[in-house]
Amino acid sequence: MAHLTRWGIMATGGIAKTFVLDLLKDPKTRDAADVAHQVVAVASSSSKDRAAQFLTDVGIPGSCAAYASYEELVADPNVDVVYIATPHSHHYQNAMLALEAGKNILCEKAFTVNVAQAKILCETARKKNLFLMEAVWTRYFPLSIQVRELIQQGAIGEVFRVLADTSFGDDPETKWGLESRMVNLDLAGGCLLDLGIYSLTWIFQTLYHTLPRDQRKPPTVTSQVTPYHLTGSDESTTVLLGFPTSTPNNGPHVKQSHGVALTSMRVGNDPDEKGTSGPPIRIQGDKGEIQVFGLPFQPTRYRIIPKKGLGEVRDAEFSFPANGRGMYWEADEVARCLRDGKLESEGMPWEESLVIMEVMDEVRRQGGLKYPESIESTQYPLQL
Ligand SMILES: NC(=O)C1=CN([C@@H]2O[C@H](COP(=O)(O)OP(=O)(O)OC[C@H]3O[C@@H](n4cnc5c(N)ncnc54)[C@H](OP(=O)(O)O)[C@@H]3O)[C@@H](O)[C@H]2O)C=CC1
Ligand SMILES: O=C1OC[C@@H](O)[C@H](O)[C@H]1O
Repeated sequence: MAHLTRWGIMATGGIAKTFVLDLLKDPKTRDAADVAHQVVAVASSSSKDRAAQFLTDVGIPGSCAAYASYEELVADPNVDVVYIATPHSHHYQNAMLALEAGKNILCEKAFTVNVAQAKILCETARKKNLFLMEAVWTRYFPLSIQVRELIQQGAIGEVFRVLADTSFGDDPETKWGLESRMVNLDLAGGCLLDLGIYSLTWIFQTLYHTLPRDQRKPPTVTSQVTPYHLTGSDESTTVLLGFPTSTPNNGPHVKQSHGVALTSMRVGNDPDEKGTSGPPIRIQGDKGEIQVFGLPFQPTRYRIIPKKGLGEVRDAEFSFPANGRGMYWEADEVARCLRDGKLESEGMPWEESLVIMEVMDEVRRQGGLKYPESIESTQYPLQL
């Protein structure tokens, strides 16, 4: 029988809507007959009307509570897991609220504002025996899983370099102005936490996650940050990561893999939106290369190019069952983890979320990018 997971949705913004629409798709359409999802409660911090409007807009079938506060949501005994879909600045406070109320959590990326906050969330979840996962949905795409398996099988040999670019070439002044969560420092806006995390995801899931756990080593970090002149958040950030490859037989021959993570709101990785400028992700090994196409957070195709003489070029194309967005795959993972009594997901383990947050902290330190103390704080609840 399918294991039922009852979801509570915290916030009613853009991604909450997209996520719920995916939750409502029949899991059988994606061969996931072992899980079932139900949305049992939605909360808006703005008003009960807004929560009720969300239910209508999304078309949630059956009975679903509409709450005017996040406190009411986390107190609802019918909720198995809370999906946190608030701006980055609020994840820590919102997740602590849910954990303190005894709720499991799927929390949108970026996990928190800094690693100190993320560590406390993981410690609290462990202490309270609750499930916690950063919602890096791309990791659960069948495409991502296949790419990781290909690397582990040695399809392109040893991987020495990964280039990943998640950039939208918009005019930020016109598109985001001053207040939007994308650029607002008070909401921990900026391209690093919002988009750059996907470039880091590609680097980590290929150069780090593919290794046995005891061989995963944090990278060295070098970076450049360009501030957005209207708010001081980052509009373009480039990160160079150096991963030691620690095979015991290396001897004196020191090897390193390089990850280049690019992100920008002003120059795009696909300016004409037709893929003319090539793949946003290139994973390069000593026996060939894997290229990934489409949006870096929602890829649709990969191409494997063996080194000359080692085989033929092969393409693999992926679809989104039931016309979904692809967020249901991470939701299915949450359901299976809850069913199996796990506190964390193998695809996005706490330790890896923490190392990635550490990298982003270091990039911000090097670039002088600070958020207001009130949102960097680990104090809970925050005394404002
Ligand atoms: N996985 C993905 O593909 C995507 C993930 N995201 C992530 O999801 C999160 C939310 O992004 P998105 O949905 O685009 O943001 P929106 O601005 O569309 O929605 C955020 C919601 O958070 C709630 N909220 C609570 N406090 C505040 C506050 N002080 N200011 C603004 N909103 C507040 C509001 O809901 P209410 O009033 O109902 O409480 C608001 O509607 C971010 O972490 C972002 O990185 C975003 C887009 C895509
Ligand atoms: O996670 C995201 O993916 C899609 C982007 O458009 C959005 O800004 C970001 O939050």
